[in-house]
Amino acid sequence: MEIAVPKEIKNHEYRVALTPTGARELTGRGHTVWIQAGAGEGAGFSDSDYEAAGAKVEADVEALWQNAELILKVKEPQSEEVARLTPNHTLFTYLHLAAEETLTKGLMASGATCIAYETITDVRGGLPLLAPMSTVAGRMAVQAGAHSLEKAQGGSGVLLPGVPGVAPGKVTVIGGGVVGENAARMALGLGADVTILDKSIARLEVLDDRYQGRIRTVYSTADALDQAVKESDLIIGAVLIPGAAAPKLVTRAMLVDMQPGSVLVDVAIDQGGCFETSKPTTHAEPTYIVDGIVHYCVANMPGAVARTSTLGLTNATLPFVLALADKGWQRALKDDPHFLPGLNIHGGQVTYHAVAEAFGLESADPASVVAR
Ligand SMILES: NC(=O)C1=CN([C@@H]2O[C@H](COP(=O)(O)OP(=O)(O)OC[C@H]3O[C@@H](n4cnc5c(N)ncnc54)[C@H](O)[C@@H]3O)[C@@H](O)[C@H]2O)C=CC1
Ligand SMILES: CC(=O)C(=O)O
Ligand SMILES: [Mg+2]
Repeated sequence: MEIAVPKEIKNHEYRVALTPTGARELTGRGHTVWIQAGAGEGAGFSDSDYEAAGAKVEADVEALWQNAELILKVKEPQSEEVARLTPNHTLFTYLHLAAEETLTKGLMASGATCIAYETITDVRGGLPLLAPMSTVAGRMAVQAGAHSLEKAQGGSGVLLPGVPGVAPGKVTVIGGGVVGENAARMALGLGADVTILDKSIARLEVLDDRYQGRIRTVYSTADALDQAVKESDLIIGAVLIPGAAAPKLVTRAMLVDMQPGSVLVDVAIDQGGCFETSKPTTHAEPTYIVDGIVHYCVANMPGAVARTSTLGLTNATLPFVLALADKGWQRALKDDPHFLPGLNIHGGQVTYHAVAEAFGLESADPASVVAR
C-alpha cells in the first residue's frame, strides 16, 4: 500500500504520526512509505532516519497526498488538508468531530474514509489511542495551571504546594478518567489539596482505592460543582462522553463565585470544552481571561512535548496502522470490533452516532458500511 505521512501544520504541533521504527515495520512488509520532508524534525527524527528505515522523502506536499492511499496524521486536517482529500484516501488521525461542524461537513464532502484515533475502543472499555495523549495532557494540565496562577499570567498568585505555615492551593479535577487521574497525580506530587469529581461511582472506587485518601473523591452533582467553584484555585476540566460534545459543567454565571485570578484548564476543549466560557487556544497564546478567571484551553497540549508524545502515540497506533496497510480499511475494521467504532466518516456519510447527533445528521451503521 502507498502510505503518506504529512508534516503537521496546526499551530505549534510538532508531533509526527509515524516514527522511523514504524516506517521500518511497514516497509518490511512490502508497503511504500512516503514521509514529507522535515515531518519528523519536531519530534527529533531526521529525514535520513526515515530513509534508513526504507521510507521515501517527498518535498512536494501535493504529490505526497495525491499518490497516497492511506494518510497518517496526528491532528484533525486543517482546511488546506481537507481540500486535498479525495474518495481514494483513507485518513487515520485524531478528528474530534462532535466539536467541529465545518470539518465534519468538509470531510463528508471529500468522499474520503476517515478513521478517528479517539473513538477506537478496547476490551476493558477504554480508548487505547486516546489514553497515551490523555496521560500527557493530564500531566501537563497541572504545569499549565500552576504557571497560570502566577501574577504575571493574570493569576491569583497562589503557589500550589504552599509553604510551611501556609496552606497549599486547592485543585479540583472534573472527570476522573485518564486525563483526570494523571492531573490529580501531578497535583498530589506537588503537594496541592486535590479533589476529583466524577459521575462514575466505579471510577471513584478505583481512585479511592489507589490513592488511599490522599485524593478526595466526590460524586459529581450541581451542588458539588458549586462547592468546587467556590473553593478551588485551579479547576481542570477532564470529562468525556466518547465521541460526543462535552457537557458544559461550569457556566459563566458560576465564575463570580471563584476567587479572582483562579484558573480553569479545559483539557476537554477538543470535544468542545466543559466550561461555558471555554474557546480553543493555541500554544502561541494559550490563555485568556473572562470575568477575572484565567482560562487555558489548548486543544493539542501534547504537541508541546512532541518527543515523548510522538513515541507514546505511535506505540499505540502502530498495530492499527499495520492492520490498515496489510488488510485495507474494510477488512481491518471488519476483523476487529474495537477498531470498527473508529470509523467516523465514509463515502459522504457520518458513521459515528454521537457525531451525527451533534449536528442533526443521519448516521450510517459502520458494520453495514464495512460489509459492503
Ligand atoms: N486538550 C488536549 O490536548 C487533549 C485533550 N484530551 C481530552 O480530554 C478529555 C478527557 O479524556 P480522557 O481522560 O481520556 O477520558 P476518559 O474517558 O478516560 O475519562 C472521562 C471521565 O469523565 C467522566 N465524566 C463524564 N461525564 C461527566 C460529568 N458530567 N461529570 C463528571 N465526570 C464525568 C467519566 O465518567 C470518565 O471517568 C477528552 O475530551 C479528550 O479528548 C485528551 C488528550 C489531549
Ligand atoms: C487527543 C488530542 O487531540 C491530541 O493529543 O492532540
Ligand atoms: Mg480541534
